[in-house]
Amino acid sequence: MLDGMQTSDPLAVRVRGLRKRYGSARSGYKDAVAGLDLDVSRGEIVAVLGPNGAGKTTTVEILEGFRDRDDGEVRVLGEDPRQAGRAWRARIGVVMQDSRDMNELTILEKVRSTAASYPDSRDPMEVIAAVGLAEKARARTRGLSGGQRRRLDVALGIVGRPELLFLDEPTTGFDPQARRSFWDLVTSLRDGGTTILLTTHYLDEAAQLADRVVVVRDGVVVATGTPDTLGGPGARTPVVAWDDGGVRRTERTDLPTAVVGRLMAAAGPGGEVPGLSITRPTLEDVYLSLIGESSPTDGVGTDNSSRKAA
Ligand SMILES: Nc1ncnc2c1ncn2[C@@H]1O[C@H](COP(=O)(O)OP(=O)(O)OP(=O)(O)O)[C@@H](O)[C@H]1O
Repeated sequence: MLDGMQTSDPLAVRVRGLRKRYGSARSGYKDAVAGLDLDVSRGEIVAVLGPNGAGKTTTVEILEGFRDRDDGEVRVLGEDPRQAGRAWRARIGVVMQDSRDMNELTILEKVRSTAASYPDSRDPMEVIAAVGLAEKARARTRGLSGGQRRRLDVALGIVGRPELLFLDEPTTGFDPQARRSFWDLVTSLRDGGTTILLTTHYLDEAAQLADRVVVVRDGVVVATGTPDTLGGPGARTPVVAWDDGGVRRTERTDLPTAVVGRLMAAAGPGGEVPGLSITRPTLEDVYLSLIGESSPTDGVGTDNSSRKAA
């Protein structure tokens, strides 16, 4: 476990009514963030989900102090990032979407030089091993693959032993094995007391890692909950589906066995119910319905309804 620091303030991030507008009178305005509220408790992993352009990166960059805001209240580790100084910056870790410059330095040199700028940094070799780059520690950063650069970004983000870690789409370009070990690393950081705010487009990543999921659309939060409760009590109601003379029928029900029993009775002794399936909507299905996209198991009420077979 990689240990972090703890203080008594229960909220690591508090955002109220955040607004950010891009553009000009001549080119037109775009409300990238349009009145967003967000709380992140200490020791929590929160995943921010949302379609491209929803305002996730803009929000995260405001929280990191890299972007100014037009309106709203923001507290990150008790301070307003707009005014916070170097001591505050040393308490946060940042892994941005774009890799930092890669050059003639080796991984070890780069992680060591970053570590040197923090008052209580982690051991560089320990961090390099934790992101799975131990064998590459003496390789030049210039020659790294996309996934290896991303791992190095993560190493640079955590070497300062941050209390709060921002991860903006951290596993883009990772192979499946690297993603699994990254998830273990993030969980171990959280277990050591680090608070983590992560943006991702991978729903399995959010389901695996997040204590809480926040869905952003058009610059506002449209839903929040644990990965299992997002969307409210009815969102995970099972769906029974079957074929009925070339038409796909579906029924959303808390009593799927009863529906199947009815279908079996209608099919008669030994009869098959064509194309029978029972599915429980996944986090991805719930997410897609929250952002207004169709999902494989949505669009059905408690009564029978039909749609064409896919
Ligand atoms: N520097 C900028 N100047 C003008 N418009 C911008 C700028 N940065 C972002 N935008 C616009 O603001 C909106 C929100 O962008 P943002 O990058 O915050 O979204 P996102 O949710 O992070 O998207 P993605 O999932 O694609 O990373 C988009 O419409 C984007 O085009």
